[in-house]
Amino acid sequence: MGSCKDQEDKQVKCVYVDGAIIVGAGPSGLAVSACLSEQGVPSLILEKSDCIASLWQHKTYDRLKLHLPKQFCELPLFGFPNNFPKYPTKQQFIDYMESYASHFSIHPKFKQAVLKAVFDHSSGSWKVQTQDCEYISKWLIVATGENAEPVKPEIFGIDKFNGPVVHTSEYKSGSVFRNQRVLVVGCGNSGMEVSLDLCRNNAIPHMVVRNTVHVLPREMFGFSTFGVAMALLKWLPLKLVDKLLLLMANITLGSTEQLGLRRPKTGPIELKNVTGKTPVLDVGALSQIKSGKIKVMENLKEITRNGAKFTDGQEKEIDAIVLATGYKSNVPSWLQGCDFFTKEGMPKTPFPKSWKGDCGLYTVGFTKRGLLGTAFDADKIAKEISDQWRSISDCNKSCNSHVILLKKS
Ligand SMILES: Cc1cc2nc3c(=O)[nH]c(=O)nc-3n(C[C@H](O)[C@H](O)[C@H](O)COP(=O)(O)OP(=O)(O)OC[C@H]3O[C@@H](n4cnc5c(N)ncnc54)[C@H](O)[C@@H]3O)c2cc1C
Ligand SMILES: NC(=O)C1=CN([C@@H]2O[C@H](COP(=O)(O)OP(=O)(O)OC[C@H]3O[C@@H](n4cnc5c(N)ncnc54)[C@H](OP(=O)(O)O)[C@@H]3O)[C@@H](O)[C@H]2O)C=CC1
Ligand SMILES: O=C(O)C(=O)Cc1c[nH]c2ccccc12
Repeated sequence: MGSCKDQEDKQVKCVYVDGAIIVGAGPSGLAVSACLSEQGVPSLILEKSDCIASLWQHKTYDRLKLHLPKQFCELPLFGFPNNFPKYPTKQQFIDYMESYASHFSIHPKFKQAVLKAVFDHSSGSWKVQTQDCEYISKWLIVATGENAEPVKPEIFGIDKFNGPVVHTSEYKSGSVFRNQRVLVVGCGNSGMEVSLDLCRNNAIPHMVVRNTVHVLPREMFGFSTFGVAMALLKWLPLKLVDKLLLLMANITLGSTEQLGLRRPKTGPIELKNVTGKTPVLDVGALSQIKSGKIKVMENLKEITRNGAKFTDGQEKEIDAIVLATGYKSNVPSWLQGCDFFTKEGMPKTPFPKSWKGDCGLYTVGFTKRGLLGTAFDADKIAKEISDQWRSISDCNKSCNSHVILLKKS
């Protein structure tokens, strides 16, 4: 059991959690908490923000919709309402998360940023430090996500730029960029969708494409591309499925090469499985590229006071920059003394074995497979912890509360 005698003076209080500690109240944290609860195992979620699904509530743009059909974005045990459309909006997804949390009576502790977590071998428990409390438990479930921090690459000259520079996690709507020339750095789903949103608000996006990229239609002949891929994968080998997807993409979208969007040699699903790089599922950006409203630019050479220089020698005046350069995990900044994660904060063993570490450490939502991966992890973790839970002493289970205050301030 956890003990508080070695606490530092600044420590305010110390709490023993009889059950699992989950770090992060995004879809992954909620899903694993629900699955544990279904198995009769209590848990406590520590969330640094002030709400559930903070990525969705605070760090996404207004026009965002799920780009996979809802049946592929459902959390375990409690699905989307029937009246939701095939591709729910961001607000509908948030509403679903809220009702999911209330259905399972999940009450995260908000404004608890986990600053440090370490396994204490002498007590056989995890010590999890937030800004004002230490939490102790046998099980630590990491649910802080693959998108915990924005990636903001160093771009030569960007500090001299006169206009605003925002990351897509801060971008809400193109309405503030009306009639402005906006440099969008990056051409993943965020870069494409922000460029489209800028177009729809009469801004002039210039999108930097430094590498190859797979663009697929969101739907093929009325069926979601993702659904088609999943169905074909049940019968056909991956490489053949990729060939068929690319064939159908060429029929529906035409060749993307002439538009400056070269395709990788590896097929879209194989690339997603191997590297995690998500294919762009087109929701309209491609036709704006074809019509010249979104301008595709080569890689950046440098940013100047009021413009950008590109590797092909072009120069453009620009008014604002949107960094659509992706996200990264933050696990290495707080999880200590454990070699389960790479220095990039991803599990060293990939899906489907990424959910389980040593000494009661688990991870949910680090599969590079979106919410489907989350559902898989949550189910596995809950089954395993509940087996352990059932085999430990009845003393634990007879307590009225699963959160026990060991030391006050
Ligand atoms: C714009 C966008 C659209 C997406 N659309 C889809 C989609 O349509 N379908 C799909 O399957 N996937 C999609 N994804 C992938 C996305 O990662 C998942 O949808 C989902 O949000 C992942 O859930 P998560 O709980 O693992 O991570 P997150 O949603 O990022 O939640 C992690 C939580 O942990 C908290 N946290 C982080 N660090 C700490 C700490 N140190 N202490 C305490 N709390 C902490 C965060 O505040 C956050 O609330 C999208 C991602 C983005 C960025
Ligand atoms: N509607 C939806 O459901 C949406 C889903 N998402 C999801 O969110 C996740 C994150 O997507 P996203 O934010 O697009 O991030 P990604 O990591 O997918 O894409 C980042 C992009 O930025 C480029 N980039 C990075 N650094 C630089 C640089 N220094 N110079 C030029 N280009 C650079 C990358 O190029 P390179 O490939 O060369 O590294 C890549 O094109 C994905 O899983 C995505 O599917 C995002 C938006 C909408
Ligand atoms: O939207 C995302 O980021 C996802 O990761 C969802 C997803 C999982 N597997 C995929 C394969 C192709 C396109 C999107 C996804």
